[in-house]
Amino acid sequence: MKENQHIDTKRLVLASQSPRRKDLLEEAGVLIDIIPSHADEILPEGVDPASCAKELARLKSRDVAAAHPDRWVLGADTIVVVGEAILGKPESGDDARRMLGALSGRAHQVCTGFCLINTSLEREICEVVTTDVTFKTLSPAEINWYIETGEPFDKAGAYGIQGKGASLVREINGSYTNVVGLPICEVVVHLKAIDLVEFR
Ligand SMILES: Cc1cn([C@H]2C[C@H](O)[C@@H](COP(=O)(O)OP(=O)(O)OP(=O)(O)O)O2)c(=O)[nH]c1=O
Repeated sequence: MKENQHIDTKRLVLASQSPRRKDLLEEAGVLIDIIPSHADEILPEGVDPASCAKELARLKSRDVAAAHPDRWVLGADTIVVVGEAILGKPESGDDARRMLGALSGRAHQVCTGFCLINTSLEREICEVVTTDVTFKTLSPAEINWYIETGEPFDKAGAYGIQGKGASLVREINGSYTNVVGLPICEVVVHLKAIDLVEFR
């Protein structure tokens, strides 16, 4: 039992159902156990978009950390910000059409908040990273084609830069993995400091 506990402390709990976050962490050599959060993702009021992403990440991480006080838990949240609007995941095809229309031919920001929590150690490390992305101008036919691929539906802003959505993106400035859902460079700096990355 003691031996298992030792192994557990070397494994990160990922409080996320996102396959992208899992892949990014595993490729970086992080051992993970996946325990998705069921916290309600309600945007906090009166705070800027970047802080929203950080607070939602904190909410997800705390939700799972409460049940696993002896483990390091990582939660994350990605939002797309265009003008004054914050875009989460589309609820329908029409919602995806509205979001892609708003992004067409414009620059926007992708903010990913992440939060590492260890309840027993009373430690909480939360950050947010922002990436600038510019879309080409999309025709109605292109928007329809992209919605029909099904790709928009589990992604903030209704697109995935790592998939067919790559052809919609004209320019990116900042962390690519941040757009995909987790700024792996920044996260690994912290994971290394708490001894949760192998071979480094
Ligand atoms: C902009 C963009 C977002 N996304 C994804 C990353 C996130 O998984 C998702 C935003 O939703 P999130 O609420 O951040 O995450 P999630 O619901 O997928 O998972 P969980 O809450 O369990 O952690 O959008 C891409 O995969 N590619 C992109 O280019």
